Amino acid sequence: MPHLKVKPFDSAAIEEKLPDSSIMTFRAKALKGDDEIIGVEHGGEEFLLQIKPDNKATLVKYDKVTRPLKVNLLKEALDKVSKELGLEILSSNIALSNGKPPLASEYFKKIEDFETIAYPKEKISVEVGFGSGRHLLYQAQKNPDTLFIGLEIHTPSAQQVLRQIELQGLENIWVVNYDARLFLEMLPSNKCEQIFVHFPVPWDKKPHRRVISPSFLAESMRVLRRGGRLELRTDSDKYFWYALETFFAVPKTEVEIRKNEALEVTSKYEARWRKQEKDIYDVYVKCSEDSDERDLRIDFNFTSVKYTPNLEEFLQKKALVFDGYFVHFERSYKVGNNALLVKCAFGSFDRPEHKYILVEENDSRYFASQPVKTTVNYAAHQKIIELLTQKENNV
Ligand SMILES: C[S@@+](CC[C@H](N)C(=O)[O-])C[C@H]1O[C@@H](n2cnc3c(N)ncnc32)[C@H](O)[C@@H]1O
Repeated sequence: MPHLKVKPFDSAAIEEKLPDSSIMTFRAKALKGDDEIIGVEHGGEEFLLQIKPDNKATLVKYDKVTRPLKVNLLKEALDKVSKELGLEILSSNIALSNGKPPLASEYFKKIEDFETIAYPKEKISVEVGFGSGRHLLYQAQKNPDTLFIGLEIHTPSAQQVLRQIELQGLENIWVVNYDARLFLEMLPSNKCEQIFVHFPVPWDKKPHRRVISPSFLAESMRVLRRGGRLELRTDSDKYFWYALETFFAVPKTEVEIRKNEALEVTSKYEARWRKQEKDIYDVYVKCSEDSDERDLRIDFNFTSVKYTPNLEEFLQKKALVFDGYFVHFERSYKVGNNALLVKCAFGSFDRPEHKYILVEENDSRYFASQPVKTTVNYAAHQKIIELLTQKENNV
């Protein structure tokens, strides 16, 4: 990832250059330690650059949390900042490339896109953990009237399937590189035909990481239309029994079970288990009721949060765990005399959100973009407001 190694320099120069800079918007100094952050605005995007001083060389690099998708924007920003500050470069990897960013495709969707997305088809189906994508691609070819949303946390698999979508000229697949357990919440109610969960990782030793859970089942039933199905296919008898127990714990669930049923397409994993003559189980859960629309009144503003000096001490505490979520103010930076930039992790234990919060005297906001609109993030956001305002008021 883009970075520069430069000769150690006096960072007071950043403050001096700020008023005339074409790119730098603020300087933030760590409350503890000697690292700093530069706020930049470039190519229509706001993001941060980090400065890590050392005796021999100072590292100027991108910031993971605010990194824009286009790597070239980062490289240009590093180049401009180094020129404006007159930095002496010792080594660099910011030569501009012409290549496409790895996930750039009209069929790649970010989770936040789903806050306002328009669905191009009436029918939608979802596949969780598509892996090599054989089943997803097959289904999309066979059902051109249905939009298939493929969820996969493994980025190389997502990239590989995006390439296949283009090679095969398919127009009815969206790929989302995100945890399925949190993603379903972004979908409207009563919309999906099928949710495929084929050969999920069994996580025998860490069952809390399994895709199937009571909350996943509840969300699946909300997003499925009446008559739609959640379809689990697994080679693990432990997972099969665990899933059955989860499904039967809910009254009125309609469950159908099959053993060693041949599907029209065999995935890479399935082929391996078949060779080993393992049993393969299908469990279908049918949605038999309409669900209410989800509540979209999620607002991530910070109107009551304002900078006060006693916040500085409070923010250096450890992670705080609450019922179903956590809040951790990881690192804080002073911006001028009366503002703070706070790096914060919060939300779900499985897929935490990482954001900066810019706390100013008259205004506070997430920098540079808001969290994803999930209920767990919203619960954590409300707790963050409570914590920050308590400290302002010196409670
Ligand atoms: C055992 S592989 C099965 C792949 C494919 N379904 C098949 O049958 O060949 C499980 C896949 O699920 C993905 N995965 C695991 N947990 C996930 C989650 N919470 N959300 C989305 N994908 C997940 C993994 O990255 C992996 O590619």
